[in-house]
Formats: sequence, structure tokens, C-alpha cells
Amino acid sequence: MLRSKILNRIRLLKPVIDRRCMSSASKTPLTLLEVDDKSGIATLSLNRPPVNSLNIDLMNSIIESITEIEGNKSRGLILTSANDRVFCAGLDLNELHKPNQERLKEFWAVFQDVWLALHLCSVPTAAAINGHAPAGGCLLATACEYRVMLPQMTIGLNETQFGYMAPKWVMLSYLSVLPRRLAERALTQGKLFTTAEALDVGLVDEIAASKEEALAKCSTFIDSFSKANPLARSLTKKQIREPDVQKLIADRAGDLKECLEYINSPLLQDGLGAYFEALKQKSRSKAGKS
Ligand SMILES: CCCCC/C=C\C/C=C\C=C\CC(=O)SCCNC(=O)CCNC(=O)[C@H](O)C(C)(C)COP(=O)(O)OP(=O)(O)OC[C@H]1O[C@@H](n2cnc3c(N)ncnc32)[C@H](O)[C@@H]1OP(=O)(O)O
Repeated sequence: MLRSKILNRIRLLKPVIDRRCMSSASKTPLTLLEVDDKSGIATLSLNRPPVNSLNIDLMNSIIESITEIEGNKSRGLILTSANDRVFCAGLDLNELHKPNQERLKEFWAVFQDVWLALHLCSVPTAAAINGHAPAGGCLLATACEYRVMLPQMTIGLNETQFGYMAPKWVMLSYLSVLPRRLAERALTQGKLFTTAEALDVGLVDEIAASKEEALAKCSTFIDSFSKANPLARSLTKKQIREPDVQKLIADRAGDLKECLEYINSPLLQDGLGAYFEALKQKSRSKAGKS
């Protein structure tokens, strides 16, 4: 009974995700998908310069790639970045700052979809975190089952640093990896963990000296399921993740409404504007343009 319920729910989910995927074709490859013909493991690289910030097109491209990977019977999915400094800079602040309301609704719905697609992905998933992973970038990493990170990077849900509060389902993704008291402290502080700190608290599982080593460690994790029946493994993962997922699926409209109110509030728009300007200023001074 529960198995068919879960499968039906996944089928219900899929049409929403598939329909979204068809709606936007990006001109440049925002994601690069390679399947190793020996191991059968798919590597999905985020490829949206300069920092893989998540806009509608990139998130749709990620969803499309996950749907393809699940359909082509890949043995596993490794999520990484084509950029050697940044894994993913989180949501594209251009989508949140002074947003077009219709676009913001679509943006938020796709943000919900990309988390659901990755969090419920039927094949084993691992993140080779070869760059900084703040906010939404951290969410993509925690949606995966295993995380390997390179040194001297940062990862964390830093929303409170720019006046936002992470949505409930984003917090749940953190709580699925960190003990509650630590997650609460890190969320309220908007803490960005260094690689060493992230390993220490269990936010990441291993450290690798290079992207190649990180990919190899992720492949070893995926190989650890070689003796498990793929369907039984997938259903077990989905059953364990079901309660968190249900909290979003049961009230996607409510989450969207709350987010729109929150993002559009003057206080938050001012905070975000100042934060974004500081980022741009930092970038200009780095490039000697100030
Ligand atoms: C009850 C309430 C429930 C509802 C909740 C409502 C709302 C929740 C809202 C939000 C949830 C948010 C999640 C997010 O993901 S918001 C995004 C948060 N991201 C960050 O804070 C990261 C910011 N970026 C950085 O820290 C650095 O850029 C980074 C470490 C990633 C890389 O540093 P580096 O030095 O390599 O590069 P920079 O020079 O800083 O940047 C280069 C270039 O890229 C631009 N940029 C950086 N990050 C973003 C971004 N997230 N979006 C858009 N653009 C970004 C930066 O401005 C530079 O551009 P330019 O000036 O060169 O044009």
C-alpha cells in the first residue's frame, strides 16, 4: 500500500517537474552531463558562470538532467561544478531583488522542484563540492546522500546574514544532516562552515585534495550500493525522506505565499539590496574597478 502510494506520489511529482523542464531551453549548456561508460555513474556539472547562481534556467536544466539520469539507468549521480572556485553561489540574487512577481512565483516553484528532484532522486547521489557552497548551494549538497569537499572552501545556510530566513523545508534538509542544536545555532548565526569545520560537524563526509579525488570518493560511495537491489534501495531512501518531503508537498502553495510575502517585504528588500551591492563592490574592487 505504502509502496504504491509513494510511487503514485512520485508519478504525481514527475509531471510537474517534466512539464517545467520542457518550458525553457537555455542557449548555453548550463549543466554538463557525462555518464562514465565503465562505471555507469553520471557526473552532473553546474556550468553557469561566474558562480553557478541558481536562476530558473539553471534549475530547470538540473531537473531535466536528473530526469534523464533516472531514465537512462545510470548507477548514480555525482553533482559538481565546472567552476573551480564556486560549487554554487545559491539562488541568483537578481531573481530575489526587486523581482517581477510572476517570474518570482515561477522561480520559487522551480526552486521547490529542484530540491524535490534531487532529494528524491532514485539513484544514489553524491556531491563533489569543489568550491564555495553558501545557501542554495548548501541545499543542493545536503539534498545529496554523501558529500566530499575540497579544502579552503565554505558551506552553510547563511540566509540570516542578509536578512532572510530559510524556508522550513530548507531547514529540514539541514536537520537531516546535522544534530538539531547545532543546526539551530548554525541557521540562526547564518554560519558558513570551513571545510574542516564542516567535516568536524558531519556536514560533509570526507575531504579531498583535488576535484579528481573528490569524484573518486563519490564514486566509491555510489559503489557501496552495488549489492543492493536498486528499486528496494530507492524505495527505502524515499520512505525515509518522505516525512520531510511531505511537509513541502502538502503545502507548496502556502510555502510560496509565505515566501512571496517575505521576499517582497521592504525590510528584506533593503537588506538584500545592501548585501547584493556589497558583493558587487567587492567584485569591482577585486577587479580594480572601484
Ligand atoms: C517565513 C519565510 C519563509 C520564506 C523564506 C523566504 C525567502 C528565503 C529566501 C532566500 C533563500 C535564499 C537562499 C539563497 O541561496 S540566496 C543567495 C545567497 N548566496 C550568497 O550569499 C552567496 C553570495 N556570493 C558569495 O559569497 C561569493 O560570490 C562567492 C563566495 C560565492 C564567490 O566569491 P568570488 O570572490 O569567487 O566571486 P564574487 O566576486 O563574490 O562574485 C562574482 C560575481 O558573481 C556575483 N554573485 C555572487 N553571488 C551571487 C548570487 N548568489 N546571485 C547573483 N550574483 C552573484 C557577484 O555579484 C559578482 O558579480 P559582478 O559584480 O562581477 O557582476
